[in-house]
Amino acid sequence: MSHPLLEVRGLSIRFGGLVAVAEVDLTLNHSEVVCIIGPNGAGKSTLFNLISGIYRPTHGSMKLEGKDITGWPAHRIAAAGIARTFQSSRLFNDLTLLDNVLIGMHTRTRSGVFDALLRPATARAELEAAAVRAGELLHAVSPQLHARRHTLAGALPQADRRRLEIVRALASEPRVIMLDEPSSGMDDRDTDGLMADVRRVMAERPGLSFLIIEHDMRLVAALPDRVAVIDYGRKIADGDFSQVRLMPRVQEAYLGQKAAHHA
Ligand SMILES: Nc1ncnc2c1ncn2[C@@H]1O[C@H](COP(=O)(O)OP(=O)(O)OP(=O)(O)O)[C@@H](O)[C@H]1O
Repeated sequence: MSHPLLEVRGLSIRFGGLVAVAEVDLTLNHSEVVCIIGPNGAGKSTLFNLISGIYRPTHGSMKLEGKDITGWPAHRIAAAGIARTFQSSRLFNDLTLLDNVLIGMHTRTRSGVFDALLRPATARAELEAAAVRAGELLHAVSPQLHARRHTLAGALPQADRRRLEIVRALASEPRVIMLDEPSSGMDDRDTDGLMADVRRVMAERPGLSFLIIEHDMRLVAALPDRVAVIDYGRKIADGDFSQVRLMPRVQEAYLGQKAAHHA
């Protein structure tokens, strides 16, 4: 029997008296895009931090293709095939685009510091091969980014920074990519470009799946196969967006947020 790509069961974390994520079940299948939506402070980023191993769950389990990864540290979860981006950019501004992608490959390159000292020729050959792969990856996602591969990441506009972060996540050859609000700060044109990038990347990599936290309902309506709604740490709905958006609980969660904003 084949396992789902990612299977989260009863995932919970408590910070003192606050249960930030409460008994969340979530399944991500192969070649699937799932959006996580919910009001501000609902627990979406905390759920990402749990899945990527930044936080250790108080309860619950996580499986990647049937293998139990509960409680694994972040570096081991990344090496197992779960890559992510953050709400705020984590690019190295003083490095070139190509070097930023190369850094994303570190979980897949074998040479370490000792190889560089003891077997410099082997380490150099591996680095050169990785640089070629990084260039190819940049080109595959965006010929425009590839044309600028030797410029510093700090010079990129916001939309290109987000694209570069996706390329960097891809460099680790992941099975799951988690994007935390990838369209934030983008206009409609850039968001359309982002959706096209995700679709293209998925078409080129059978089996790869995306888990995306989003607030832009235009993207949420158009891109994912499924939408999971989080409110007060709990999952209150999971399914097709056209159905989920009509559910009274979901509407109440968003209306509650609007009321709070207008208070
Ligand atoms: N390390 C922490 N210690 C204590 N409380 C935390 C911690 N991280 C998150 N929280 C709390 O957990 C709750 C969920 O926060 P989280 O950032 O996950 O929400 P979110 O759904 O991602 O919100 P947004 O859409 O605004 O980014 C909030 O009440 C937040 O203050």
